[in-house]
Amino acid sequence: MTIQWFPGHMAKARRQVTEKLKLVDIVIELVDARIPLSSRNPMIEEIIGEKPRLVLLNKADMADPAKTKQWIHYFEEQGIMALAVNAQAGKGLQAIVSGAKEILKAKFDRMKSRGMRPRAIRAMIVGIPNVGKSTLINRLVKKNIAKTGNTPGVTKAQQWIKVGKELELLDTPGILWPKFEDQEVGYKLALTGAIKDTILNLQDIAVYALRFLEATYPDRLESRYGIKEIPEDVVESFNHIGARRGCLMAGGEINYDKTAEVIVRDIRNVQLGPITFDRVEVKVED
Ligand SMILES: Nc1nc2c(ncn2[C@@H]2O[C@H](COP(=O)(O)OP(=O)(O)OP(=O)(O)O)[C@@H](O)[C@H]2O)c(=O)[nH]1
Repeated sequence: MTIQWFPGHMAKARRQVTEKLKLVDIVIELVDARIPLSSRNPMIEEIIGEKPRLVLLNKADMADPAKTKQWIHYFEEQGIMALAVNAQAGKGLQAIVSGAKEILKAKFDRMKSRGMRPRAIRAMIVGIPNVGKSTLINRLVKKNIAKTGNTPGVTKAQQWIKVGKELELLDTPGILWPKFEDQEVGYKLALTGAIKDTILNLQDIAVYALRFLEATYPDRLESRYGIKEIPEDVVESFNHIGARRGCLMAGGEINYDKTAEVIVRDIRNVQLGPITFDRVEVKVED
């Protein structure tokens, strides 16, 4: 489901996350491994403040593995632990608990030294729509668990999900809005299914995709569509791909909307292989 974000929505989402933040030790921030920056909420730091955070690069199966490694490194350089996961297949989930424990070690050691009874780590999942929050929660439930119940003394209404003995999750994730601050981010969000096609022009999304592929994965462009380059006049590429894929109108001319749809669908269905759209910002040493 795609949410149309209005200022009122954003304020409400923010309020809800801020409220729940008080109940947890750590925030598990889900981002899309294909667009680790474009799928982040622009105000995440401001919203969660000093609360410890674990970043999960989800849908790692759809992202370029070499780029995922670089992205993990990118977060690490900022002092943020990041892990690659595939919530759908249940891959990489064990590391979530051990990662959270590592991040919170000092806090829990302190609690212990003050004689407090050991307890499970309390966490909440946040992320933009469609990033895989529900899938992850369901997976964690199936994999490890136990039961859903109230944790007394925290808040009665709040449902907690136990993940083994060491982790408890709030059952409803925090939904945050994506960045969407420029057109390129919009195209990336559309190509990864985070926003509806109808928000942007489908042909524009397809043109962006073709130019991106030409610059980044030219070999895949060739093996899927039989073209190496996207000429200045992109209509030529549409004619070629449209003809090849049978996107024709009744009169036999190329149907450009259909062609655009085929390209976008191919990318979303990983027909061109795993792709990472966000470029890792490499630090330049001076
Ligand atoms: N390939 C792949 N697909 C995934 C993965 N995780 C989730 N998905 C798919 O992504 C889509 C969205 O997942 P959800 O769990 O509904 O995402 P959400 O963040 O809860 O979405 P909202 O309810 O809109 O906020 C579903 O079709 C999932 O099957 C993953 O790791 N790999």
